[in-house]
Amino acid sequence: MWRRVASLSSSISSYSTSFVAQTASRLNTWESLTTGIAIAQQGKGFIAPKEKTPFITFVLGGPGSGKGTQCVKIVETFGFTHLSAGDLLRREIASNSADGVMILNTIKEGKIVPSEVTVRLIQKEMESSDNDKFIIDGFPRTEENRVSFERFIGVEPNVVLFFDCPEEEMVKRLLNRNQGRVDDNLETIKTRLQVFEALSLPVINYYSQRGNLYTIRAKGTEDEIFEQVRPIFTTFDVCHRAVE
Ligand SMILES: Nc1ncnc2c1ncn2[C@@H]1O[C@H](COP(=O)(O)OP(=O)(O)O)[C@@H](O)[C@H]1O
Ligand SMILES: O=c1ccn([C@@H]2O[C@H](COP(=O)(O)OP(=O)(O)O)[C@@H](O)[C@H]2O)c(=O)[nH]1
Ligand SMILES: [Mg+2]
Repeated sequence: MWRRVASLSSSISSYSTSFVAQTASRLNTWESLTTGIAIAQQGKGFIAPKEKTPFITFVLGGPGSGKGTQCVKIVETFGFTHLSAGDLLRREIASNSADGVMILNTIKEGKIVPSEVTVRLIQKEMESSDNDKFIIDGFPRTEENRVSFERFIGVEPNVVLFFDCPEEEMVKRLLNRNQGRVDDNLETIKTRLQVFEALSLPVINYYSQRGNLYTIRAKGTEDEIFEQVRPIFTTFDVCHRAVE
């Protein structure tokens, strides 16, 4: 298989996402994906293949359900690398990248950025990290996001957390968030809640059926909520490795 992939590389002069996607879906492993990227990038720098399949947690829940807040605690306690999809998209806007204006407009409207953009950003962060434990916050938000991640990255999440919070509590928190976000206003919040219900709940249902969904009652103090989260990770060996 290595030879087959390697022989393809001669016709690849630059990074090719479709090549990587095809390779990943054909071989369907993290190692093969990263090998594919390493080959695809020959002559443009080299990304060493990862040795292990990563441990992945997705963190889902409506806007304001406390995903980001709990991710900070999970990182401190269990040593994950936190990848917030929203933060990665906001970083693209701030860096004036080619997609920046489109991303800004999409976020302002409370809609969902095309999967290829978000998955590319997540993939880049995973590739450049030394860690093999990732907590991916606020993604996948749609079934299309989910399928795209599985195709490109070639792995499925080990754990999916769902922060289940009453709508009125989420709205109250968002209106008090005070981070100067373009989407924390009543009009955009309404759309975000509709998008969550129409597009994100099907993803949550999918993982519920797969059997790796953990639902957290997300109302209460931050510490009370974390006490529901903690035992989920203590059952996984990978989460016992010392956090330096
Ligand atoms: N358990 C909680 N009780 C009250 N406020 C909270 C709680 N958890 C988070 N918050 C606050 O609610 C707002 C939204 O939380 P955040 O973690 O950003 O949610 P999300 O990432 O799901 O949008 C923030 O201002 C945060 O400080
Ligand atoms: O995978 C993602 C994650 C976020 N967003 C956009 O970014 C916004 C903010 O996302 P974030 O996760 O930061 O919001 P939160 O739910 O934490 O309030 C969303 O409403 C979407 O418009 C997106 O399109 N795809
Ligand atoms: Mg957040």
